[in-house]
Amino acid sequence: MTVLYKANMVRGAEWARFFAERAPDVPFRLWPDIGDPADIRYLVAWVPPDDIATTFPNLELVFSVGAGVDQFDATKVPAHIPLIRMLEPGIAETMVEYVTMAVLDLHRDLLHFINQQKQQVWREIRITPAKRRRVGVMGLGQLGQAVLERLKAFGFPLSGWNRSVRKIEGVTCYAGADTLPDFLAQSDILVCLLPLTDETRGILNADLFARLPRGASLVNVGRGPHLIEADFLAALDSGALSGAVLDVTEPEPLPEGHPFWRHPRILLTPHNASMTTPDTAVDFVLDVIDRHRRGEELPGRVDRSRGY
Ligand SMILES: NC(=O)C1=CN([C@@H]2O[C@H](COP(=O)(O)OP(=O)(O)OC[C@H]3O[C@@H](n4cnc5c(N)ncnc54)[C@H](OP(=O)(O)O)[C@@H]3O)[C@@H](O)[C@H]2O)C=CC1
Ligand SMILES: O=C(O)C(=O)CO
Repeated sequence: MTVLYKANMVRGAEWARFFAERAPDVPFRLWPDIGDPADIRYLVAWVPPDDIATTFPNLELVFSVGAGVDQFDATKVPAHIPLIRMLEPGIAETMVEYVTMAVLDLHRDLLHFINQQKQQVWREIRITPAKRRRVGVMGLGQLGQAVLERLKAFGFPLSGWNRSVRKIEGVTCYAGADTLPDFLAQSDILVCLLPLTDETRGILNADLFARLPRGASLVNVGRGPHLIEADFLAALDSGALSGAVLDVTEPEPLPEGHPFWRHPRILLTPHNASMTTPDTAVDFVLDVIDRHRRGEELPGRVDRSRGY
């Protein structure tokens, strides 16, 4: 019942330490030292090795080391092996910090002040009260809900848009594609926390930007391919969008000279909004392994037909 870890190696050493402390009976191996592949029952990976089905004949569970699973080629994971995404509090907490920072930056015109500072301009801007800045979150899963919960403290009118119906106290919830225009029409700051699927690829496009209030702003912490780059740059140029905070791009990293690097109305971070925390992730993985052994439902199990 050996666990194999194949992701960031610095954090891998921490995973190994927490496994040794909390489950000394569970052998833990760090890629590429896999030992006998027949021992491997559980694989924890960001991108798994290509030929897992043949290499690991006794594999029982595959974990994504992150919350997203679009980096996995699910066709390479045999259908009988559950694919589990990371549901652990560290990812949510770091995402909450990042989105709060991004929303407050956009709300308080930080990009504008950064540009003024570069030009040594000292000019105030009228402050908009939070109660008049409407924040809309796309995707009301693990992360979208955690973010909304924290944003309540600032007094922004909050709304959320999701595939299935959700009820969240203090948040106006919209469900389904038909409600997207109404949701967008009242989102002054739009946060994308959707998974990347066939349905959501390219969702941040010209039609969507045109439905936002003029001068709205965007936080994309979902995935780079959610955004149609040419539509986005055109929306910034026309004033349909006033600014954006982007943590994810396509490709990653961005090539030298890409227009996002120096755009005065884009704040860019290197896919660093949130990070799996080894301490709490190890507890999650051990809990799922226990449940699997007991034949129980598995939290975080990916529905392969939906793609997340
Ligand atoms: N930038 C970063 O550092 C990070 C980015 N991420 C990104 O955040 C994403 C979300 O993570 P997490 O909250 O854990 O995921 P969850 O699966 O918990 O939540 C996803 C939510 O999106 C909704 N959704 C899915 N498809 C659609 C659709 N077509 N229309 C409307 N709503 C839809 C789901 O609806 P339903 O309730 O009906 O299933 C669900 O509520 C990840 O997939 C990843 O891409 C994650 C971690 C870090
Ligand atoms: O957890 C995820 O899906 C991530 O994107 C981590 O950066």
